[in-house]
Amino acid sequence: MSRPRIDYSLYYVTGRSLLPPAPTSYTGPPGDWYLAHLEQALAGGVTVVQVREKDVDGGEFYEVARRSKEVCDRYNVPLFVNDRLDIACLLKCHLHVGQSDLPARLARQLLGPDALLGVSVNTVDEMRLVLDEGVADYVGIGPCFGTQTKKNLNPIMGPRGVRAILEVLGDSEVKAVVIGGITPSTIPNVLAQTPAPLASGGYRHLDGLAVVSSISAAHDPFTAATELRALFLGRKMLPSWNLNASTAALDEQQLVRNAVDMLKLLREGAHKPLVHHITNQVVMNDTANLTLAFGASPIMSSSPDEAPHLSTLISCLLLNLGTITEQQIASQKIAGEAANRNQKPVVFDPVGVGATEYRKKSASDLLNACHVSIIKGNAGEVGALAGLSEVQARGVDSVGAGFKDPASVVRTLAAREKLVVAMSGKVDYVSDGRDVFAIENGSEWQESITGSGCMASACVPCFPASLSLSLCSTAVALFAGLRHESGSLSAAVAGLVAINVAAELAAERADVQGPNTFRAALIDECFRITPDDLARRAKVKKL
Ligand SMILES: Cc1ncc(COP(=O)(O)OP(=O)(O)O)c(N)n1
Ligand SMILES: Cc1ncsc1CCOP(=O)(O)O
Repeated sequence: MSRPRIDYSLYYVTGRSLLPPAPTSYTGPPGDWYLAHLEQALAGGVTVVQVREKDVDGGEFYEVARRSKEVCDRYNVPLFVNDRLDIACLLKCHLHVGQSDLPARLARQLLGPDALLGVSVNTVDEMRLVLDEGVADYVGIGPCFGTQTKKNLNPIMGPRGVRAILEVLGDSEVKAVVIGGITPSTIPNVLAQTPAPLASGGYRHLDGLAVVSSISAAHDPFTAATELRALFLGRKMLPSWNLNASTAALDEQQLVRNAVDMLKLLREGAHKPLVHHITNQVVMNDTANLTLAFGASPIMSSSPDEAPHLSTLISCLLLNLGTITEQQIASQKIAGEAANRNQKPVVFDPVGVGATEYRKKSASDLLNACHVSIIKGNAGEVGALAGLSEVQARGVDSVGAGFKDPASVVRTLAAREKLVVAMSGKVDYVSDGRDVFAIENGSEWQESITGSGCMASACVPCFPASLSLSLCSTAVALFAGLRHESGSLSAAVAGLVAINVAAELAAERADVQGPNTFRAALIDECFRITPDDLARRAKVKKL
């Protein structure tokens, strides 16, 4: 194959209709403003250009592509044309085709040996077909998000849909760019969520970002291109998961020490970390009290209007699907996006996610809208998110004996989602995608009250919340050098150990006569539990 190897990192698909008016400083012919704008984008760092003209006839398309190629040639940047094989052949440039255009295998027959061919894909089946045919050099995967730029848009895939396609692509030579709604504010989420785990180890990443409006509608295309490319090259992901950094593995003693030290910080009470709960009506009062009992401070708000402001104030966001409504999921998405923007950890409890299609879709929409740091669920919920049917759910409860190999379930889901998974049950399992820890604390009484899983989830953000104290307290030493997901792992283990040890202490009390007295005693014990109690009783094992 004599085709060139090109840099796909910033792939600009032109959109002449979106151009802003030429500034007064532009003195060239009005018809050439598009070319001047393109040139600035190239100078800013665009690495590939595709001329996409939807409403013009062949003559005009040819002329725009010809003149665009002259500009691209000056920057040594390859030019593709969209759809039009004839124009690609005439100009000796490259071609991009969609699923409803001339089939790629036919286009390949007429394109010369030096021309690159790109194909759009929206589903894993389309991706498989592209691989089987073996004629494409890259795929344009999208639409990732909603966009005003394209009519007849295929279903929106979200970063997780893009990841499913990258999983099929695996370590093939075919390159991949993502398209649809790619902007500086969506890029961190895309980069955090799309890498797909490979069977051979490691991850399959995107090779580039494809944009239309982020450059074509920009008044300053130079700066727009510079920023987009820097975001991609810097692989500036959300802090909760940086695949390229290496963390020293934490052992169980260290995790218990972290839990003890975090509880000390909460007990010192110099700060009351603020946790924003968007949660269900059944447990709201209990989880607010429990947060207070640990020394953190809850704010219970489902308002989409205050979520962005709240995200600047909080230490952590807790999202719970328990009594989800359309309005609440919209608030959760807004709050999650804002938390990501402000680099605040998000803990997600996908209550009853396996119960209905509606909950499944809500969870998937939410996970596409924001990157969460920790998912905490029961076996039924974790199984539903992992796409497994081994453990069934009845409503919000998990039924049956649990997974045969719970450790590999949580490890695989954590590695795929690139976050920490905490699965509660008689034994709790927590994984960061590499290591798995079992927590063998707890009391049977926990099963007798409603919302005990939600209460466990509410403990977790009390502990990452204490991470935000690190700049002004003894936690500096504790957390210096720890990456965020080590923080998430520590926090998930600490939160679950704390609630389970508090449950053991409550169960031992003589005044506990039944579920209701247990519930009250549990909140009391969350208030009374000491770092020493944790240190003495914690049963954490690395598997
Ligand atoms: C890089 C890249 N990816 C996807 C597309 C979409 O192509 P298509 O599905 O053919 O839709 P139209 O662009 O023709 O509307 C693309 N153009 N570029
Ligand atoms: C051409 C195309 N194909 C899928 S989405 C899309 C448009 C992307 O435009 P924008 O970058 O403005 O969202």
